[in-house]
Amino acid sequence: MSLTLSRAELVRTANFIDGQWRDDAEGWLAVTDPATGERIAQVPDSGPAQACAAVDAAQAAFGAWRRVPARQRAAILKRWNDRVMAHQDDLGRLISREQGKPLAEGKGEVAYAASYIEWFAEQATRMNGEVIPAPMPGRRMFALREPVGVVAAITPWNFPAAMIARKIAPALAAGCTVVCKPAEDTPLTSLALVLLAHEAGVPPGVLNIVTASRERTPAVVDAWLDDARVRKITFTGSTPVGKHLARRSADTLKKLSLELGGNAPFIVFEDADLDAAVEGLMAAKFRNGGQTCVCPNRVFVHGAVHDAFARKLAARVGALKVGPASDPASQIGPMINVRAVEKIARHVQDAVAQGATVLVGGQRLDVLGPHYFAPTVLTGATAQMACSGEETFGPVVPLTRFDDEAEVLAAANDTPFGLAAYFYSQDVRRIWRVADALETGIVGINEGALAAEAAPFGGVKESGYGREGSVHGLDDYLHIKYVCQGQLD
Ligand SMILES: NC(=O)C1=CN([C@@H]2O[C@H](COP(=O)(O)OP(=O)(O)OC[C@H]3O[C@@H](n4cnc5c(N)ncnc54)[C@H](OP(=O)(O)O)[C@@H]3O)[C@@H](O)[C@H]2O)C=CC1
Ligand SMILES: O=C(O)CCCC(=O)O
Repeated sequence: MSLTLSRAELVRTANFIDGQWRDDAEGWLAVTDPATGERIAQVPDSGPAQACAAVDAAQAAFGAWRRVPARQRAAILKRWNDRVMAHQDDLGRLISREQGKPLAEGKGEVAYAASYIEWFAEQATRMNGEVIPAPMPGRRMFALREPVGVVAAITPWNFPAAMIARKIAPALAAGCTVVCKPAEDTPLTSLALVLLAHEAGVPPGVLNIVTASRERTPAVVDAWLDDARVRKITFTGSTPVGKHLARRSADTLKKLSLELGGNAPFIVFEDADLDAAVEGLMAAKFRNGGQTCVCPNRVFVHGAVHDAFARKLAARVGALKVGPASDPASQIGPMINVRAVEKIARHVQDAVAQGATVLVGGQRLDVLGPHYFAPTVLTGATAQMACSGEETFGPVVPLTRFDDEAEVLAAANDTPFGLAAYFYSQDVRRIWRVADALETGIVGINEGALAAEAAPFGGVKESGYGREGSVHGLDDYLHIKYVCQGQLD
C-alpha cells in the first residue's frame, strides 16, 4: 500500500538546512511501515557534515531571531499551529503509517502536538524579567531572561509529532534556533512539521532538521555534543542514551533537558472504585500500545480486591482489537520494530518462567505481521522479574498483590526511575499521604490520562530532569542575565 496523502508535498525526503531541502548525505535510510515491513520512503542518512552545516545555519540565524519581537515570534508559532491543525488528517495518517498507532490516535497526537505549539505561542509574550529592589542606595537591579542559543533536539519514535512540537515550540518562542534529529523509525512526520513551520514563516536557519540511521545517529549527535556553539540539548528517549548525552556534553557544559525512561507504578487500594481503576489503567497502559514512557509498568493491587480487579481487567484487555492502523477498528497497532517486540516477548517468558500466570494474551501475533504482540495480563509478578525492573514498552500488564500501604509504597519507589505514578483510592487522607510519598515527577490520583500542554511533564531520579509544557516549559530554553546599573551623576 503506497503512502498517499491529500497533500503529497507533506512527504519530504530531504534534510532541511538553512531554509533549503538538501539530500546530499552519504547514504539513504529506508522508512518502513511497522505493520507490514513495507518500505514507504527513504530519507538522507546523514553524518557529521550535515550536522555541522545545520549548526552553521542555526548559529548564523540566532542573532536576528532572538531580536524578532516576541509578539511576532508568537504570530509565526500561531500560524504553525493553524497549519498543523489544517493538515490534521494527513499528519495523522503519516504518523500511523510510519509509527503504527491506530489512525484515531495518530490524529489525536496531531492535536496534542498542536496544543504545545499554541501554548508556547502564548507563552512567548510572557517572558517577563524582574526589577529587583536594590539592597543598597544608588543602584537599579534587573534579571533579564535571554534565549540560550542554538538548541539540539533529539526525539524518539513513539510520539513523532508531539515530541518535536514540545521541544521546538518553546525553543522558538524563547528566541533560540534549533537543530533537530528525529528517530530513525519516524523521520517523515518531523519533516512534514518542519515544512509547515517554514510555510508559517519560520525564517531560514532558525529550524533545521537532519535525519540519520541508528548506525549514523551517534556521529551526528556527537558532532553537536562536541560543538561549543550548541548551548543546549533537549532529549526524550532511553536512560542510557540520556546519560551518554550528559557525559559527552560536559566538556562544553551545555544546558540539558532529559526526559528519559520510566517504570511507573499503578496502585489499586482496597478502597478504590474498581471500575474507575480499570478504566484508568486501560487509558494509561494501552495508549500507543503501551509504548509511552508514562505507561504503568508495574500494577500493584490490594489483596482484598485483587481477584475482582484482575477479572474485570482481563475481560477488557481480552476484548482489545489488535491490527494495523489501516483498519479503523484497530485499538492496538504493531510495535515499532523487531527489537521492541522481542523485548516484550522476553519479559513475558521471563515472568512465566519465574512463576507468573498468563490471564490473557501472552504471545506474539505473527499472523498479523512481524511486530504484533497480544495485549497481556499476568498475575503473580514479582520484583525479581525483568518486567518489574525494566520498562517493557508494550501491551503487558503485570499484576502484583500487596497487603499494606507502607509495603506498596516501598515497592513503588524501589526503582532508579521516577517519571510517573498512579493510584486509585477514595480515602482523602490516604490520597495526600500517598501523593507525597511517591518519588516521581508526575502523579495521577484516580486518573489515568495525565498529558496536557498546560502541565509540567518530567521526571526525577534516573528519569531525567527539566520540565516540558506548562509555564515552566520555557525556562529550559532561557538563562537569566543579572544587570546592575550604578548611579549616574
Ligand atoms: N522516554 C521515552 O519517551 C522513551 C523511552 N524509550 C525507552 O528506550 C527503549 C529503547 O528505545 P530506543 O528507540 O532504542 O531509544 P533511544 O534512546 O535509543 O532513542 C531515542 C533517540 O535517541 C537517539 N539515539 C540513539 N542512540 C544515540 C546515541 N548514542 N547518541 C545520540 N542519540 C542517540 C535515537 O536515534 P535513532 O532512532 O537513530 O537510534 C532517537 O532519536 C524503549 O524500549 C523505552 O524503554 C524509548 C523511546 C522514548
Ligand atoms: O515520552 C513519552 O513517552 C512521550 C510523552 C507522552 C506524553 O506526553 O504523555
